[in-house]
Amino acid sequence: MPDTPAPLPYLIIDFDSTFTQVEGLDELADIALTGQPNQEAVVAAIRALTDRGMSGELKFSESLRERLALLPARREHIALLVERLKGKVSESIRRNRGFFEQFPGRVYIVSSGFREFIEPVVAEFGITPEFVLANTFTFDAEDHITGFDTTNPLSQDGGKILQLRQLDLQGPVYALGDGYTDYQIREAGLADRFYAFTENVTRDAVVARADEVLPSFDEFLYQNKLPMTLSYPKNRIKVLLLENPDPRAAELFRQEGYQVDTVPGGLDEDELAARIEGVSILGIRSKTQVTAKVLEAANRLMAVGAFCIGTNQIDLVGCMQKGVPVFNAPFSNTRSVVELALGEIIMLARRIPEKNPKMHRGEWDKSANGAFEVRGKKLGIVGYGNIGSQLSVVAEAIGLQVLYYDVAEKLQLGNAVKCRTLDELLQQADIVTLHVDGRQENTNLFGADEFARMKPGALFLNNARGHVVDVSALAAVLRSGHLGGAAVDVFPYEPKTNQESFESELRGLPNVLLTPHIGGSTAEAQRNIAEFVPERIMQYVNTGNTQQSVNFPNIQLPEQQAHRLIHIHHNVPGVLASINNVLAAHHVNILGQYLKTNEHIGYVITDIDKQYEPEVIQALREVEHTIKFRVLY
Ligand SMILES: NC(=O)C1=CN([C@@H]2O[C@H](COP(=O)(O)OP(=O)(O)OC[C@H]3O[C@@H](n4cnc5c(N)ncnc54)[C@H](O)[C@@H]3O)[C@@H](O)[C@H]2O)C=CC1
Ligand SMILES: O=C(O)CCC(=O)C(=O)O
Repeated sequence: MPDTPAPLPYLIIDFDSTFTQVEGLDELADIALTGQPNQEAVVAAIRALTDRGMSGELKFSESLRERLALLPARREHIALLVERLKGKVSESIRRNRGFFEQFPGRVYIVSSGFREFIEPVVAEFGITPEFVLANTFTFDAEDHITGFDTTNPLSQDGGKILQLRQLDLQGPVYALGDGYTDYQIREAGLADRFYAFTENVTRDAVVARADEVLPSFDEFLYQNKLPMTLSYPKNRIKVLLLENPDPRAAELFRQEGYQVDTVPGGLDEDELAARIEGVSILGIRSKTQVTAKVLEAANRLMAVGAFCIGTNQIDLVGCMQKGVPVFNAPFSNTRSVVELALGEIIMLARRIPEKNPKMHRGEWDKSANGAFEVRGKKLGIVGYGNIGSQLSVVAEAIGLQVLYYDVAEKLQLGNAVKCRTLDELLQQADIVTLHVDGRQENTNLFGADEFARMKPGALFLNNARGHVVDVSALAAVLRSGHLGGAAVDVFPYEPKTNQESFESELRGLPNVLLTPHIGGSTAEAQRNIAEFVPERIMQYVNTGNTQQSVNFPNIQLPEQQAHRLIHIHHNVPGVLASINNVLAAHHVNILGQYLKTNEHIGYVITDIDKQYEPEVIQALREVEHTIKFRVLY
């Protein structure tokens, strides 16, 4: 835990849009006008006045007077407002409730809003009425709100300045808020620093004048070495997304409070090495190579997300040795690839790749030459994993007889027949489709020999990885007429962006369907991937859970108890004992401990009591063979 500076400066915190996510008066109008036809229009008018007042465009006193003139509220509406506001406390304030409780008497809520609704909301954070400085409503005999107490300094222009002068605080004062009136406290010399709070709203005029911009209250606590709920402010976590994953991914990361940068298309090794400094989370698809050189430049990398199935483009061992787990989306686009393969099989069997361009050129070529039904034909699936086995089921439904070959033992689905060798499959199949993974040993798995062993006139599909097939050998058997056609979605070299042209020997060959690596490019798959991968990564960041990481020992953790220590180390004997020796020497009580190792690394999670001396953290960082260490509070 960071050391607390003594004494803690006085904190002057604004209420509307800072302590809470919303403006109290806007919400009060919304409540008071529920069910009225003019609700939307009046609330919008009040909001506009609030905004003009907050950005300094309109005199504050005018903005307040005009808003109250529009407000048709009564005393009973205030109780409803309080309940609503309790549910709208800013996320980072809510999560750091413990901080407010720990420092009674140092935090003032100074607001141009109204005491009647502020007091009960901040009371839940241990802030008592004498530390709330705000306006007060006036009411008529029927409890209608009629206006505000005009003798209150906060109802006047420069009200916060007047109020701070009256307070006459001795010692450093920091002001936090989203509005111009908060900045004015600093301008008048009544605060030593002004922090523009942008978690809920960003006003350029206010940000421009701030000493610091705070995307969250965590950032304030972190900068000032004050006790906080998180070990690290989320707004400091930088995400770099390449190759256009669905925008939902960026949205989820932003919702979590991370900073997100996107680069359309891919980056080559040098470009990525130059961009990766300071990046905590890297998101890529199939093209970007995460190499040793890239990892060397990655000084803050916490996790890599492959927004796809294949992870052959990533140096998985290199990541592991750097303490970086990699997460992919192992089944989010499976069905999309299966549907594409099935469509391609039928298109090739009917020689559509030749007929379609002819029609576009005005040529009517009605003939049955070389066209056949797929019913009863033998489909040979090479690689019977998630995609291969799903294709097996769907293909049988349209009458194909399935043969498969896999290097691993696999559950045989439906009536599929297992082949003991690749040769056995090649000799029988009318259609051969590749669904192996992209491991290096699969480079040129299909070359001249394998094609020669296929039946004359057979069809060939590669939706797996480009380097798995010798493209020149494929082009030769298509030109010679030995194969009846091919569909290819993946290539040894693929253009980096849609602006780069596609070069291949396969271009222009008869009955060849070429697609630009779109096997998984459907709305459904991309949306699923864009949710699946960020969820895994955020779970890892927040809890240490490595479930479904492709390179890390998988640990699914129970709910965190008190503090959680996350320790990644080289897998050599004695590290766990060293960790526990440090804990024992500092009399730290262990509530739970979980360890998993693989041949390279060990991953230990230790939940400990809330009470511990800060030196224990440094001592754990210094344990020999540590790769990475972090604490979750
Ligand atoms: N075109 C596209 O857009 C897409 C392509 N893919 C590619 O498809 C591949 C397969 O995906 P999944 O089925 O989800 O993976 P998976 O890991 O479930 O299945 C791969 C299977 O291939 C087997 N295999 C590996 N090498 C082999 C070999 N030499 N001979 C026979 N079997 C072998 C494995 O034992 C495993 O059963 C991915 O790794 C990826 O490269 C995946 C999604 C989209
Ligand atoms: O859509 C992509 O970028 C890659 C799809 C793919 O090849 C995969 O999921 O492995």
